[in-house]
Amino acid sequence: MLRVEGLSLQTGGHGLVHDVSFTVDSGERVGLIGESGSGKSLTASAVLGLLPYGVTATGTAELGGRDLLRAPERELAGLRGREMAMVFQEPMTALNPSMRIGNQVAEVMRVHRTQPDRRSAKRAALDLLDQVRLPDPERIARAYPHQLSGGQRQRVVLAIALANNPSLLICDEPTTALDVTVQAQILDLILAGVDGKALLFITHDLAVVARVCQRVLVMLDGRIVEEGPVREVFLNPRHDYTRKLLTASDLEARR
Ligand SMILES: Nc1ncnc2c1ncn2[C@@H]1O[C@H](COP(=O)(O)OP(=O)(O)OP(=O)(O)O)[C@@H](O)[C@H]1O
Repeated sequence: MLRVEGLSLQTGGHGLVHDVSFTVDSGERVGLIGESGSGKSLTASAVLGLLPYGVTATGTAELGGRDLLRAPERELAGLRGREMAMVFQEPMTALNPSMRIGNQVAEVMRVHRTQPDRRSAKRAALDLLDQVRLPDPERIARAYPHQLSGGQRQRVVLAIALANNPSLLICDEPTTALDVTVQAQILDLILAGVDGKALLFITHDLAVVARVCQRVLVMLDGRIVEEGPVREVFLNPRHDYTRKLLTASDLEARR
């Protein structure tokens, strides 16, 4: 379980995120919404131990009881890719441009020693590429990232994220750069892949939250201003800002 309590982030005496608390249980899918600059990505970075230089954290962030804010980088690096994995908006930044896809998927299992040897890691990589519905996994495994479409690259990133069966998956706008039909396919794959794990899903798209998440957190100016079950919050928003977000989205029209 992910537990964040009283998390504040600051840079140069200036507060960016203020006293944020939430939990994501195993098997729970939680959305984090709010306008650009409200602190969503920084909150996720704090959890992953990937805060930008100069940004410091106070409070608590724990995964399965392990302290994520004070752990040494060596320990965090061991957790990232194994216990917690992430999918960001732009798959190209997550992939190594000069390494074949199959080797990249196999490497994440070899680094964390979740496969006994090179050959079984290679076989597991092909299975994963198949699981994220990439056609002809053997051909894809031999390809380099630039030889794939954006949607295919994001499938590869998802395969890498799921490779070590992490207990927490963090997605930050994972489908924003993709066209609508591909978006729907990737969301279905995330839903299938995250079964039983904790999911923190950052997006500005309320329709995506309605489709993917059970619970939603609404962030404004570095604070969580509203939270609850998606249906409750979307049908009966209590905070003005949530109401505004709902009016600005076309979700109303789809209800
Ligand atoms: N490296 C940094 N140094 C200083 N301030 C930063 C840094 N990164 C982000 N910020 C500031 O922190 C605030 C929150 O940024 P964050 O990226 O978390 O927003 P966000 O809600 O994820 O926005 P978006 O939806 O556009 O990704 C913003 O005001 C941003 O300018």
